Amino acid sequence: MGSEIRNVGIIGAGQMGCGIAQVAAVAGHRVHLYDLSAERVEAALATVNGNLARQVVSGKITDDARSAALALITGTSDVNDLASSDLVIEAATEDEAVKRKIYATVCPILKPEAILATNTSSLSITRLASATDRPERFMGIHFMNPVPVMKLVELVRGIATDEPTFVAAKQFVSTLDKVITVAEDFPAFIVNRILLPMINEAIYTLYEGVGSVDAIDTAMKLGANHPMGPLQLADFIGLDTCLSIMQVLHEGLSDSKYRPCPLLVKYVEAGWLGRKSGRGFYDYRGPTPVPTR
Ligand SMILES: CC(=O)CC(=O)SCCNC(=O)CCNC(=O)[C@H](O)C(C)(C)COP(=O)(O)OP(=O)(O)OC[C@H]1O[C@@H](n2cnc3c(N)ncnc32)[C@H](O)[C@@H]1OP(=O)(O)O
Ligand SMILES: NC(=O)C1=CN([C@@H]2O[C@H](COP(=O)(O)OP(=O)(O)OC[C@H]3O[C@@H](n4cnc5c(N)ncnc54)[C@H](OP(=O)(O)O)[C@@H]3O)[C@@H](O)[C@H]2O)C=CC1
Repeated sequence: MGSEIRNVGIIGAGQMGCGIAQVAAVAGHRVHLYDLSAERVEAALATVNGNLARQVVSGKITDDARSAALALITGTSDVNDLASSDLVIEAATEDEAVKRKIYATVCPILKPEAILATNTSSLSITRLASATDRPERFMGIHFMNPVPVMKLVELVRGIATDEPTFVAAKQFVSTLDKVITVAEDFPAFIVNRILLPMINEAIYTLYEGVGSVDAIDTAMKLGANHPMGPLQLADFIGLDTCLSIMQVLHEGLSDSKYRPCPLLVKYVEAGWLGRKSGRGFYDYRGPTPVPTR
């Protein structure tokens, strides 16, 4: 069944949607990348183009492979263009209401046999599946950011996911040169169950004045060999996404140790969402990022 996945639809042309489109096209899949606004779609295609061009410069792919991949990606703001998809991966904002609304719109358009997957970082696959017309052909395919670089993909079955769907997802991911881990359907799965409390703790460390942004990130980069400091990583993921994941952990596991740091809440309320909005724990509007605390 996995070999039947040729046409891939992607919903949400943000940082994850772009990355998934890129790796799927490089692997030879036909991709439709959908978002609500034509401007967002255009910006996404420019991002993919830029990333592929960098990979040519660093010798990871040839220029012919870059052109071939680009030719396989069609950007669209018309959801009906997803009708030919064998697999649709929803990578829209980490908000259950948004995702439910998307499924209500997209399910009637899809082929009955099409698989619908979500790239959610934290939400219950079983609950999201119940908002679709195909819980047995619904599951989590969770890529890591940046998608073209990170090797891991977490696969998560909901209670209703059937075996052919799981096998097809595994085969699809294996075409992308990624490594799979399987996680059970618990809040935030494996990576974010471990990573996000660490990031949240770094924000508490800042909130309580234990260290500055620079001190905390330097400490974890040089003291624990992390490739990015936790506050830099929070900005990279997106502070709205980080907050949403902590809320899912807090509510889903009913344990106060997952309480989102009030400073994280404040940043999100201010619209300081990290790199994607130009400001978070760092200000990205100048030539180099400047700590905001
Ligand atoms: C929230 C969730 O649900 C789950 C998650 O994803 S959690 C987040 C998981 N991700 C991480 O933890 C990332 C941690 N950071 C890192 O691993 C590294 O800092 C990094 C790979 C992002 C960058 O590495 P670096 O060595 O500092 O930078 P750099 O040398 O510029 O980049 C290395 C490669 O990554 C590529 N890259 C960097 N950022 C990129 C991006 N945003 N998109 C695409 N490619 C990117 C670069 O082009 C470069 O590729 P080439 O070798 O082909 O030139
Ligand atoms: N950031 C990360 O590190 C990771 C994120 N994820 C998950 O991937 C998903 C996307 O995250 P990310 O790419 O970072 O988020 P972004 O904010 O970068 O992108 C989300 C995109 O979805 C669009 N969108 C919102 N509503 C709709 C809709 N109804 N129909 C179509 N598109 C819509 C947004 O448009 P607009 O901006 O106009 O609202 C935006 O373009 C989330 O579920 C997140 O948890 C998974 C792994 C890592």
